[in-house]
Amino acid sequence: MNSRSNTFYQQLQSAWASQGSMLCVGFDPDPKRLPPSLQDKPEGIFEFCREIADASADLVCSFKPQFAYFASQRAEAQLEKLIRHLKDKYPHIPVILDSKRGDIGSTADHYALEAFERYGADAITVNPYMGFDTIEPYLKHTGKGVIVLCRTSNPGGSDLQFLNVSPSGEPLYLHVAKLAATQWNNSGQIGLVVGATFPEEIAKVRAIVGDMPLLIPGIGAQGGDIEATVKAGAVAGKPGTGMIINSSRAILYASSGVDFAQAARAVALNTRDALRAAS
Ligand SMILES: O=c1ccn([C@@H]2O[C@H](COP(=O)(O)O)[C@@H](O)[C@H]2O)c(=O)[nH]1
Repeated sequence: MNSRSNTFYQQLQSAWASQGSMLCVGFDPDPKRLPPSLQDKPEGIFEFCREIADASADLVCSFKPQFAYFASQRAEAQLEKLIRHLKDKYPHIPVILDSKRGDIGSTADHYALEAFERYGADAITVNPYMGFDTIEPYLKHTGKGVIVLCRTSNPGGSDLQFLNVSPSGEPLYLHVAKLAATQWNNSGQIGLVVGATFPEEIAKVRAIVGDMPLLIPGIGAQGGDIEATVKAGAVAGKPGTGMIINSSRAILYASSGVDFAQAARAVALNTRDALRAAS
């Protein structure tokens, strides 16, 4: 049975409808690119992200902190504080922790606890390379979203994801999409990552997975085409849903001056409107 009530999936449905947006603002706080006034502050990373979140919260369906940017700076406490701030102030906006975990089940149990209990995220990104038993531990956290890498936005993604894995010549990424749709999603918790840099592949994945949520990075700094992305990922008969379209650096670093949050808002607003116009 596919039970999706009061879940990440349902939070997303509400956010798509109430916010009228498929934009996800990603938090990739690079210390070298923070405004000078925040670079040496003890909680500069938190303050930078919080100000941009507060300036853009009415424009998004989701927020996506990228774990590595916090961990590399020994800023896990600031990540915890940021997610707590987001959940307290914007409980209607789901938070996706982008950490692309993937390990044997006993270790995955702990990655799941870290994401959902320590950080309080609503969803996590995971790597399917080690198979379903490494994804299952996250699914035990009822209602949490588990977003599986399928067709990533980077050029090297083709090295493995385009390999033919069946006599009919099916590439690996479509095999992952089929497994996700037919075997892994009994609880309605699964979503897929598909890059905006490859709209043709987004359309092929959408044809397999129905209305499954797609997390789509690659617009903005990576140059993905917004209109082609939105057309390719559309869910039949449901415009404005089905996609969580992420932009990080183009929004975060719109200005390095004191106006950084307002400049981030301006780019987020343009991006939200471009996504709407393409729907
Ligand atoms: O295929 C993927 C999967 C994840 N990402 C992540 O999304 C953001 C993209 O940042 P931009 O600055 O908007 O390019 C980043 O956190 C990546 O780790 C991805 O780009 N591609």
